[in-house]
Amino acid sequence: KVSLVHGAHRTGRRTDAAMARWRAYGLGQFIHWGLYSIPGGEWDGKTYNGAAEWIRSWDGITKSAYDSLIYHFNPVKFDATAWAAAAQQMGAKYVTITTKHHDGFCLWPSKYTSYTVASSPYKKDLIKPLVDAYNKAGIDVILYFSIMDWSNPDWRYDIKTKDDSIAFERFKKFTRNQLLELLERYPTTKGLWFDGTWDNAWVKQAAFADELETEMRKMRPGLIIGSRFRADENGKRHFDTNGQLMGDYEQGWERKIPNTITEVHGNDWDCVMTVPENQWGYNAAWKGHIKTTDELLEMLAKCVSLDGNFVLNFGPKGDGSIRKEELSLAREIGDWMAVNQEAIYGCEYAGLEPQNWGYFTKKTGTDKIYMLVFNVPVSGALRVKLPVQTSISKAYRLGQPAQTFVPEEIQASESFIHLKTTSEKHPFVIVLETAKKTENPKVKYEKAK
Ligand SMILES: COc1ccc([C@@H]2N[C@@H](C)[C@@H](O)[C@H]2O)cc1
Repeated sequence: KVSLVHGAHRTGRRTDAAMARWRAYGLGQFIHWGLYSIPGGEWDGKTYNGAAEWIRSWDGITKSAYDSLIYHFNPVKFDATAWAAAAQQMGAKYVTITTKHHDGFCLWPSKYTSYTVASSPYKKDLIKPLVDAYNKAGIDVILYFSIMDWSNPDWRYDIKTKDDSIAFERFKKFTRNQLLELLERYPTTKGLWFDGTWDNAWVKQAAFADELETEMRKMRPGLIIGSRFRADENGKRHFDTNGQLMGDYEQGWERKIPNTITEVHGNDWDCVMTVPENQWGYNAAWKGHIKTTDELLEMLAKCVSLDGNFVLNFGPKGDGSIRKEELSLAREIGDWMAVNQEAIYGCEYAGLEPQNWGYFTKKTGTDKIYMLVFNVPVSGALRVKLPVQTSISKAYRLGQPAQTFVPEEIQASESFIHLKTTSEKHPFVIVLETAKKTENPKVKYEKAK
């Protein structure tokens, strides 16, 4: 262990109520929306292959042409209530919304730059109606904020000269001002999801970022900040020089999911996932592998089974409407959650040996185990290995309690659940009520003598 001033300030998980609420979410929605949503990955009739929200950085597009998109941003179809209703039906317990992506366009009328919705034909704040509508639908809001800001002339990728450091000092003040402004304007928001923090100039700001994080936490007790915000004084990101997690949860699982519990090191974490292979902002082409509802449900189940939250991304169009493919995915996920949400919300890693048929989750604070079945074996026999001295007192299909199962014990703490049919078309859940085997009463009586 080396002594660090700006490393992790807490080891192990947060134990407060605000973090327990975050830990219980299970399913979240990500929204990437901004000027990049207008071109949707196309420019002058050409389709580009990169992620649509990065179009400003691609060759063949002049920066000034992109920046002029601000004069065309007028999302007349934007309906915060409808967005929140779709998220609520899907079963999302929180939403992470882009307040400012790398291009620097602010969806709120920031006082610290003119590159905001206030300078667009739309004029009005977009974040407040979203926060209000989602909160009204019982959904918490986390604000996505990109430190990297291509619109700000003081932004630097690295600090090489005196001029660089003078400019970057201005940039740091600007960044702090915007973050405090967001916390002041949207007091019900639960956290900040930082991005654009990998370049050297920011990585060198360990002391500044550490102080800013402390200041924001003081301003908003319970505030949740992930591991991507700041580096330690040795430039170490996500995990400090001593291997301790920075921030409150690991933010590294972007478009990927851990395979084993050891990979999560006992930390909280979220996985943020795109529906296409790699498109966050609206992408008109919608090409390549588009994940199906069952694939997305399996990702959700896998994340929760390994102590994480699954955050599915939506990319609304420049006009404020949500594309029909995303709405139908949300609807189908919601239909599944309506029956099976008990196996997702407030659930955690069950501590059982993984099996090929799917994933175990456990209701936090109980001995209730859920079997989320995605891969029905041709045998129809689902193997379950419980901790020693644990037995299954009841087994039934979630949503159909009359459909019970009598486990076949094949050896101590190992059973088969025999499915009645192997022709299920969609994922389903079996609930296992388990109990610790009490000692044999005879033995107890003898002891009493
Ligand atoms: C250098 O590679 C990337 C990849 C994705 C990102 C951004 N993070 C995601 C959450 C999206 O916002 C994507 O634009 C940034 C840099």
